[in-house]
Amino acid sequence: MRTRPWRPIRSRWRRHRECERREGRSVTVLDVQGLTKSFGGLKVTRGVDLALEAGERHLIIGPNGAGKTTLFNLIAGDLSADGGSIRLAGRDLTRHPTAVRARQGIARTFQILTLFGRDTLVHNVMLALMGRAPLRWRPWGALRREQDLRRRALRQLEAVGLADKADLPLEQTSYGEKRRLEIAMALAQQPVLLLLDEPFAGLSAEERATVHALLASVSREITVLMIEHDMDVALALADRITLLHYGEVITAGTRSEVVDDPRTREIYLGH
Ligand SMILES: Nc1ncnc2c1ncn2[C@@H]1O[C@H](COP(=O)(O)OP(=O)(O)OP(=O)(O)O)[C@@H](O)[C@H]1O
Repeated sequence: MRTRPWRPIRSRWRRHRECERREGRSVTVLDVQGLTKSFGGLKVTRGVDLALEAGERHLIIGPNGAGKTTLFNLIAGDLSADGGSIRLAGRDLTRHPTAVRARQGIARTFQILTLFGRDTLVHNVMLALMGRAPLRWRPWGALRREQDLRRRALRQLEAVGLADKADLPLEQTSYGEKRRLEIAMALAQQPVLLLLDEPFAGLSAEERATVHALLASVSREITVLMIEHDMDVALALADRITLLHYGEVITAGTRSEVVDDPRTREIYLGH
């Protein structure tokens, strides 16, 4: 397996997408086909197909244990698939590790917060930026490079309404602020595809509204795949929805197609 494949997708991808758009064609960003995964004898992902078009907001729903997080782990590369394929902007990433997929444009936030508690907000974002373009030891350029990183990190914090807290240690911020920071860190990587795992979990009504506004403002340059149980907030963001149950896609389509499907009511909405 090649561990350092190709140049990142982003620039080539953006040019290609512009071309297709001009010609009125839709462009598939994420193309998952026949994906399978088992843990021992338990089949958790059973031949999942999923296609996301450029700029789409796609919501994954399903009861507990349906295989939603496993599907995210397979797409991000935290788990390797037993079968099937995962293509990002036409490029096959199925057998590549997480770091390569991240370089190619897949960013994710986690259900459990994954930040550095003693560090400041701005440093956390700088680390995310460095993950994209590691700092090399060049004494003459290091300071300028650090200042540039800080400037870019501050811009990200401003975009999520946290600029005034930039130099506070993370442990002095609220849960909702940490969630916004996590989103800022994922956005700092300028992803092609952003995976959001339950971005509203554990938030108060007020924090939910803030995160909702933030996600609604994410550029359509970025395609978003989201797992969320809170249907009130998630439905307002989603263009299309996929319902998973026991690792299988039960139905997929536009918001109304899936919500009105009797199987969704029976399996998920419970009425
Ligand atoms: N590493 C693992 N080893 C064994 N079984 C696992 C592993 N990860 C997940 N599972 C099992 O796979 C099934 C699907 O889990 P998954 O977390 O993907 O579901 P989910 O739809 O995200 O659920 P929830 O909504 O509760 O987060 C569950 O039965 C879970 O116990």
